Amino acid sequence: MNKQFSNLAVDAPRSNFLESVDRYFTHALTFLNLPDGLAERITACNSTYTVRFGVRLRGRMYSFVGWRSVHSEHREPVKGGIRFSPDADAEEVEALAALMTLKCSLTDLPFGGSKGALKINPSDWTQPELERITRRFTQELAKRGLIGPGVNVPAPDMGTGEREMAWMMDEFRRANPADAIHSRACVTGKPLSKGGIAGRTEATGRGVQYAIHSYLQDPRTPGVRGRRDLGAMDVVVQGFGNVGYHAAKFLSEEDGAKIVVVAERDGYVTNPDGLPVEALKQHQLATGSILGFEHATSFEGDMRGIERPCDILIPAAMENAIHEGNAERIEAGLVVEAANGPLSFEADQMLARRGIVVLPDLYVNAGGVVVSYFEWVRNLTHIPFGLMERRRRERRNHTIADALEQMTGKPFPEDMREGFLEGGREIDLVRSGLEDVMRSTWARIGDLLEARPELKDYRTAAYVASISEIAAAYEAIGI
Ligand SMILES: NC(=O)c1ccc[n+]([C@@H]2O[C@H](COP(=O)([O-])OP(=O)(O)OC[C@H]3O[C@@H](n4cnc5c(N)ncnc54)[C@H](O)[C@@H]3O)[C@@H](O)[C@H]2O)c1
Repeated sequence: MNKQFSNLAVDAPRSNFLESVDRYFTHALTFLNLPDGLAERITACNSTYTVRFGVRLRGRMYSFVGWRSVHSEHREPVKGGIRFSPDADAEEVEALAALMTLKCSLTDLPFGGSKGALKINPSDWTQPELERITRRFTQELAKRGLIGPGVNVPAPDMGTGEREMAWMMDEFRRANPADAIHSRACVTGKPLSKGGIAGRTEATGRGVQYAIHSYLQDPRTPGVRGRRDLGAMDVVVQGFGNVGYHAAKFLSEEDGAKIVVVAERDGYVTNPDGLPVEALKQHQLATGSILGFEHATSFEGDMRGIERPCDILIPAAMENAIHEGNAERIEAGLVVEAANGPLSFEADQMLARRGIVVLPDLYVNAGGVVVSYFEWVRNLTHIPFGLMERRRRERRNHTIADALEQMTGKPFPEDMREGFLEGGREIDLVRSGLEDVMRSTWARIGDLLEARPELKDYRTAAYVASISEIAAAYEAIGI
């Protein structure tokens, strides 16, 4: 059995994550003039289910506990990831579900918010064992109507990925043979061969990159200590899993940013000239840790990697990474919340007092749910996204080829015409769709802050924009 690791930073107080989200909510509500009772209706979590089940493994019965919380059903289905973590609890799941409601509303996706967790350390179990546990968990969720294409649609989160989503989808399908045509839409983040969509795995990291681009390219923002050239910036990343790895990869390989520190739960690695991100990932996959990487200095057991001076700090691991105990020691110009809830309410205020700009989680990490939405739509419509775009490009490119023929008076070579027709692949559409949502959502936050400077920061502006939409939806249906 593998060594047991907790997700919590060593010196972090035990999560006051739900309290922080409540306080952000309450703060934002002071800028909104909502009718009596509506604010409480929006803030409160609608329901949280605890599921307990046993699975016979290794010759004995093991008991597991998990949660699925539904924060708001003002739009259905509700949507949100499922995490596998030894530190999970009901409060954490409720806070994450509330953030999902806000995130979907902010990005104008037709979903309410939900979230789930199973209290488990995945590395304690073999793959076949994990599969049995995940399938049993899915049965428990299905029995209570907590999974289904039109009611509640999970996705990957910390400790889960496309493998777990494939198991969940398969289990749901078996239980619902009469609705097999729609059942692939019961979860998103599936492998491509099981109805997944190209670009979902890296979507959240890609969204983090687009969020940073949107911020730096907006002349209304202060940039990072007045600078806007990502190619000249030092970046520190905490958490080298799905989100942290992809964000680091795109920022370094495509934008030329230097990833100077990567921090993990067993310590951190640093290289002032920039870490080769892909090589570091291969090292982590091969050895189970980022430590000991040959192109870096390793600091084993040291959780202060995020305190190293940098231009941009990207916490991409877990909630409460920056708290009252370490906020004064953060030396970044911009903090980009790739994880959910990485700053406690107090830490957020402490950074604001020191002039450190924060891009909030409900905007920064929305890329995952945006691309999940594309996947869900495609599973329900059964139309491959590339198809129509390919037809459009074919028509356009035939027209260009015909025009060239006319201009030159020579036939356009058939093999070149074929090459010309390549493209329109799903990944291009997913990426441009995601970029469009991230940019338009940024414009929405920036416009609101410009119109209402009393909101002061991007988080409050994002909360106010989001809550206004939810309030309008509740008022339309009557609470
Ligand atoms: N996966 C998604 O699509 C998605 C979407 C939106 C938000 N998020 C959020 O992003 C965060 C990371 O999710 P993920 O999917 O990348 O998870 P993951 O499990 O793939 O990676 C998390 C990484 O963080 C590391 N970690 C855990 N505790 C740590 C600690 N105390 N210090 C440093 N590193 C630590 C883990 O070892 C792991 O490598 C979570 O807050 C999650 O809710 C994920």
